[in-house]
Amino acid sequence: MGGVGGSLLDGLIDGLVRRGYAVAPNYFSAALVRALREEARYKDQHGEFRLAGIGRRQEHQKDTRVRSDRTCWLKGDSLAQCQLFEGLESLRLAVNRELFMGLFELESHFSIYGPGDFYQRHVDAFNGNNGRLLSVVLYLNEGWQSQWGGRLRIWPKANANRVVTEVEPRAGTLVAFLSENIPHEVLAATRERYSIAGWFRCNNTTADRLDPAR
Ligand SMILES: O=C(O)CCC(=O)C(=O)O
Ligand SMILES: [Fe+2]
Repeated sequence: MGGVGGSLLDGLIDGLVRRGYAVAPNYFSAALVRALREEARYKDQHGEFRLAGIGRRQEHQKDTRVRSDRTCWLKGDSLAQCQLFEGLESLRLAVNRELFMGLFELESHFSIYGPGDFYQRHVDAFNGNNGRLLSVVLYLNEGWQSQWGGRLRIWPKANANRVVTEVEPRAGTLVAFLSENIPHEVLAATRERYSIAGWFRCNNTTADRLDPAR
């Protein structure tokens, strides 16, 4: 498994430093990814997924013109989730050490994009509105075929016109990028597309106010 200080983690950090984003195939083991996928499928079958929202709290709205996936928040209530969090904790510590980012806590959800679902070009945070500093996405799709689509498009900076990279949602691939700087888009697929999206946030807690994570 990656995220324990090996060369996969080094490569990821290097990409973040140089470009603000990084793509690491096979970052997590096939067994862990399979367990997470099974968990997502089970939760979906038991009605635990909801149509995704955009914005936070009062502004929270469901706008299927912007995104049409469904999501389920991770609560750390399985062995697989704990193993995932352990790997991501190593990433958090390394990013704080190498990039001085002050990543504090992680919020994350499973996403399922059904055939035809998409998420239009967006950034995950602007002007520190939600405290999100670093975004991570882990794909859970074994045997994914290019012709099924579902790629993640990445632009290098806010107003860029030209796409710099497209990532196929293959099982075990981890993508990380700076939440405020990197526009991205999820293209529609012809098959169900499973992933986990997570955000490391800064500490917005003050003495009399516990900042809610969502
Ligand atoms: O699933 C992906 O490839 C990215 C998802 C995303 O951009 C998000 O949930 O904010
Ligand atoms: Fe996003």
